[in-house]
Amino acid sequence: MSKTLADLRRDIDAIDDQILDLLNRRARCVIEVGRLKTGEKRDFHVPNREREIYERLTGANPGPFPNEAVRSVFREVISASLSLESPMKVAFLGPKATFSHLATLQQFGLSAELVPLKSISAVFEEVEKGRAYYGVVPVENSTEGVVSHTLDMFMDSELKINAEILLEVHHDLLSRTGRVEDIKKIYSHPQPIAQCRNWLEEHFPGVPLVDVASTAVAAQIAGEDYTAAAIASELAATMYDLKVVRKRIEDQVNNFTRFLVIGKKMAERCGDDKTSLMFLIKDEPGILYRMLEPFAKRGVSLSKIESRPLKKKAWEYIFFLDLAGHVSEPAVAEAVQELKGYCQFVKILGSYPRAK
Ligand SMILES: O=C(O)C(=O)C[C@]1(C(=O)O)C=C[C@@H](O)C=C1
Repeated sequence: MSKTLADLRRDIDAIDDQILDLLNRRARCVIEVGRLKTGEKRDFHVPNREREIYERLTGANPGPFPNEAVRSVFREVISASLSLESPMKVAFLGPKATFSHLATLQQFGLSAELVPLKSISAVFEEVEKGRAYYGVVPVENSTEGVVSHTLDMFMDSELKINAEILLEVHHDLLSRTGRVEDIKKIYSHPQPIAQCRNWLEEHFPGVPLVDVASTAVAAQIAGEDYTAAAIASELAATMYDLKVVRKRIEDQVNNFTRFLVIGKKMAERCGDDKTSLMFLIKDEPGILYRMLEPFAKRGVSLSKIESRPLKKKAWEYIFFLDLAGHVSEPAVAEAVQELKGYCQFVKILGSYPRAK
């Protein structure tokens, strides 16, 4: 005889009791881990360990519980665990409901105390002064390029990169009524407007597009005026009580923004790491060519190279380099050592697990 609804609910209650019991057993282990780490002065947030947990569980999951849900559930389990080890304050480039907020939630979950700040330099300062444990700042977008202000901040800061976050960016059109015919103006930050231009021309020809400071400001305006629509994130719809007129209106699929988690220490090696460094080369002929040699001859692959003007001296440039590997690996350490011979200075910004 098949089970009744009441039978099934009794089964679910019994399973939930077991899950709760297991969560508390896990939490007691985590509190012990926190004590060990405090004694050994180790970092509480260990991105490579978190990645290992997600990969192990999603790789072994027989279903039908979907892998994406496994990730979300464990995101919150680990977030709560981290807060049990130490109250976790994380500063990010605000305001709330922007993509930096989404990226911070993706990395730290709902149990961390998230603090929106007005500028990238304010996020650096909050972490430097110890008022926040970590900070989250954007560093590049796959269609718009590098966030130069973030790179510039590393010139005078001793903070290290502890992790990177890759966020797939989707833009939604939001308004109070959710009705296309009410929309007389569309607000957003210039970047999302640029990224949705073709869609807007096709669906809202002639409707004025208004630049504002952030997608959150746009959402706030749309919340106050039913004839205004905002291009913003799904999170903004929830936070500003807006309806989704149309989801995912971006012209370009595969639009990612990369964020950095900054803190006082870099991450331990996980075997699939990246290292970011900055350097100032000596003014000699052929130096640009030679500075890449230490990496090429040891088979260390470079994923990015950027140059920024050195503000203190005209026509001198600082280089930012991302490479595959952890600075504790001999090939990387030797290449960096050799690079120092061609440079006025070299600074390791951090080694951290490569985001997937
Ligand atoms: O393994 C650790 O180092 C922990 O602190 C435990 C734990 C977890 O909940 O599993 C919590 C936070 C870390 O970022 C990684 C993992």
